[in-house]
Amino acid sequence: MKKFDLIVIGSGAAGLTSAFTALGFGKSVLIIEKHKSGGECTWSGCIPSKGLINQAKDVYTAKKFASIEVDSGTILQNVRAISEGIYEHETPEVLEKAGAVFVQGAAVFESAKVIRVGETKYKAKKVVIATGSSPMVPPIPGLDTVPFLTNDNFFEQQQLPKSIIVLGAGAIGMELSQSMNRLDVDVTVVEMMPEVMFREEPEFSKVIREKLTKEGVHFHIGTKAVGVEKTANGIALSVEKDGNNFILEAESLLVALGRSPNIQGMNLEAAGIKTERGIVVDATLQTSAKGVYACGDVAGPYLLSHMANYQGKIATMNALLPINRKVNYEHVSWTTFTDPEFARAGLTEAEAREQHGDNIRVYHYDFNKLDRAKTKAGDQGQIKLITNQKGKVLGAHIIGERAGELIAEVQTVKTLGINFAKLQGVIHPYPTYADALRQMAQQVFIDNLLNLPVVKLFRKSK
Ligand SMILES: Cc1cc2nc3c(=O)[nH]c(=O)nc-3n(C[C@H](O)[C@H](O)[C@H](O)COP(=O)(O)OP(=O)(O)OC[C@H]3O[C@@H](n4cnc5c(N)ncnc54)[C@H](O)[C@@H]3O)c2cc1C
Ligand SMILES: NC(=O)c1ccc[n+]([C@@H]2O[C@H](COP(=O)([O-])OP(=O)(O)OC[C@H]3O[C@@H](n4cnc5c(N)ncnc54)[C@H](O)[C@@H]3O)[C@@H](O)[C@H]2O)c1
Repeated sequence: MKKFDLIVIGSGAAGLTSAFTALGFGKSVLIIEKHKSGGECTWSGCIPSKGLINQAKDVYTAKKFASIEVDSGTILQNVRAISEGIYEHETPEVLEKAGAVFVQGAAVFESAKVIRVGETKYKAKKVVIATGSSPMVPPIPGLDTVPFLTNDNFFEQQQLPKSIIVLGAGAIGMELSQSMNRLDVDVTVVEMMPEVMFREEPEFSKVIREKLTKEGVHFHIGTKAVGVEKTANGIALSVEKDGNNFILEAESLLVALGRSPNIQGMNLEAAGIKTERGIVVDATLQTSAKGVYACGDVAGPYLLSHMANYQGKIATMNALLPINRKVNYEHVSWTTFTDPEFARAGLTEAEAREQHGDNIRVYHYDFNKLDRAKTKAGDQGQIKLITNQKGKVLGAHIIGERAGELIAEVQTVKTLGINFAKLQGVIHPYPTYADALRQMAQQVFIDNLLNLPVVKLFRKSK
């Protein structure tokens, strides 16, 4: 039986980070991959969705100046070419050249340290499970009798449909709905929560829903899918809202209702690995089996590529080095790549009040004050910043052009524990979107001064 320092199961964002971290420490690494290295991010997640979003934005902008005929077949081909381009840097050949052994197949646990692929068994000192997640498909009556799309097959389509119902107004639903609508697909979104993107600041979620509605996407929020059947031209979805039932029809259906962890068929019990929703890990990302770690979507709680990278590194270092580093999710951050983008770092205002009571400050900034935004017609944006009473960032929410880049500046300040007020002394190029942060920092700086005991006393005595 071949022996390795580390076996990594899965070669998506989490597994690749784990493998490269271990190789960096000079360890022997076996990577086991069921499908294709790169995982969801490369083939059916971040990369193809952003490839589609970018092209849809180009088309949307061009349509303002000329009439454009959309060739969705070519656009989807371009999307697949973008994925192939990313894959070039993570093929089995590249991984083997870096020093890993790559085995194609599904990993099955024989015990905590012995893993089987087909008939071949491999032994490891330590194991990292990074098997990701799959689209969650709920038992909606009739769904198993109709063809439907998920992110797994969406980017494999030869053409976009003429019309589509998108189930779920989370990150996938919102990003793909806007893009498809911009590429001339008639899009109807069905969401059971009272607002789209329920994890975000509610007032910002409303802004993005209104923007997409203005572009032509139809929304049914607070609406539940209760049944689906095939029609001559596609599908008919029965929905229920406030006790009323009605039918929506379209050529196609996209299910984007969240994720299920990939834990099936791995015989995790043989290794004593406990599961609840996904694989249960402690703060060091170790599972209930000693020496077996899990990271990425299969462990959660944040199903994001950069969180998979973050966890992959920590899990692997804990597995291989005499340390026990704990994960810290205080500085989680993400961006939804709608247009405008929608970015978040840390707490919402409600979460901040829950943890800090009214001992917080909330700042609002509208892009109508920003010279850079004024140079582009209709450029809307808002920033909401939540700090503690000293000016340290607890949370930030940005909706607007380049929000994903802007949040990185806030995230840096927040993660490094720098007072947000300090940004007021940092020269920002003019005219940029980032200058909005400098302007906000000026207000935080003033409030910090006004909060000094000596200043308070002086103001009181006047
Ligand atoms: C449409 C869409 C857009 C997204 N956009 C973004 C974005 O913009 N930014 C962002 O941060 N995140 C985004 N995400 C989320 C991101 O793709 C995931 O969080 C990330 O890819 C998870 O990485 P992972 O390594 O945990 O899992 P995966 O990438 O799923 O990798 C798991 C790998 O394990 C393999 N595997 C599974 N079971 C076995 C087994 N038994 N044996 C061997 N191999 C196995 C699988 O084949 C797969 O290759 C998006 C997701 C979707 C669906
Ligand atoms: N830009 C990004 O970072 C990005 C983009 C896409 C996906 N992702 C990741 O992928 C994950 C999965 O995305 P997702 O959009 O599938 O999940 P999600 O959890 O973000 O959204 C699913 C939505 O479906 C709704 N829903 C659930 N059951 C329903 C039902 N029966 N009828 C109507 N609505 C229902 C939920 O209320 C929710 O709003 C996200 O959590 C995110 O972490 C990230």
